[in-house]
Amino acid sequence: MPLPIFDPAHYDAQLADKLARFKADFAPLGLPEPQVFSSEPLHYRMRAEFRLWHHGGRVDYAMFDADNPKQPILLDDFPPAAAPIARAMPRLREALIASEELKRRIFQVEFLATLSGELMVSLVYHRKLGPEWETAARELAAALGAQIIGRSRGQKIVLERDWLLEEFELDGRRLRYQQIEGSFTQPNGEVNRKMLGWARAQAADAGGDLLELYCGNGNFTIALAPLFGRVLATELSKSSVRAALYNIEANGADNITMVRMSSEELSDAMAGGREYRRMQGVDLTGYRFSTLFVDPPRSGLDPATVALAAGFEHILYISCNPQTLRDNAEALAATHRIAAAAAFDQFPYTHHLECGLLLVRQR
Ligand SMILES: C[S@@+](CC[C@H](N)C(=O)[O-])C[C@H]1O[C@@H](n2cnc3c(N)ncnc32)[C@H](O)[C@@H]1O
Repeated sequence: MPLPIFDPAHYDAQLADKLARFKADFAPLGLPEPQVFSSEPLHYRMRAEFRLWHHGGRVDYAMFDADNPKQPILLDDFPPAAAPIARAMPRLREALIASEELKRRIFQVEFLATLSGELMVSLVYHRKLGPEWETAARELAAALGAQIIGRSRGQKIVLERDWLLEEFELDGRRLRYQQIEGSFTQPNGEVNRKMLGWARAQAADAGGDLLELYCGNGNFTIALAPLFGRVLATELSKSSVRAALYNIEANGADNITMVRMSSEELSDAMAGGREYRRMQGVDLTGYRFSTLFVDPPRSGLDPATVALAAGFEHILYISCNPQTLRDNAEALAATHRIAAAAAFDQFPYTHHLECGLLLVRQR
């Protein structure tokens, strides 16, 4: 697939096309008119990853077109990058060119930024990193005002911390989120806030308790928790669970129980399957679940999780893949109707669209 062209002049038309496709694909399922949440046309991406291309004594940021994978496309800048990344990119390139220690055998850089203005830069090498690298990296960290991580095979050097603190306002609350290097975080910060706001609006009158699968670092969990009596949140990745526990504490959320479990295991436990040691102390029968919240990977929900979902009054489903969302909504059509829909443009200038559905059990 060729690299996208980031031209704000085409933004509205491209979003309209994606929306038309979404509506057409879901029309047979009785899709209500979706609420549409657009992105900033530039500087919307909180994560960016580039190869570094060495030539003639300098290094440049490079991307590759899958149709011509041997030919690097050198980048002066990257218009989608969030402001902290966009500001750091030219300064990092100059610092790499000026320092043999930082430049030698580096092949990749990964940026992570927050709406709160923090920045993390992971430098990835084809060589072992020693104390000289660390000294040079400390100077770089001070110059960029960033957290710097050095990586090579079997090695990870963290100068200060390997996480950022995201902070923003949502519906009158100030929310705080630890985001750990290498763990999942939503790529488009402002659109993520809009997703959280939409999810809260859909859940406002649900009452009862919430079961959440695929909760990541607690992005939705923390935002939704005050609307429910109790919340049981589950996630597979160890580092995301660590961040979620931090975030529960940092936000003073006292009604959330967090368990590291795959959706398949949780569905099995809920269906009365085998006993899980990680569920010790969690009395599943004590919950009064009104709502299931899911935000799965692109593959969507597995059959056991679809079967679990069918027993819920409300299913709030955020998806980065309309195809698997459609398959899952179709599988639930016998028990649930689509009561509300939303389109979130997390990925401008690509054909990808993030979608939200509220499914409500048919009477
Ligand atoms: C699209 S992300 C959403 C994370 C979170 N809701 C957020 O907004 O940041 C999907 C999450 O599902 C987790 N995951 C992937 N496969 C899983 C599985 N089989 N069971 C449970 N969690 C899984 C990933 O680690 C990731 O955190």
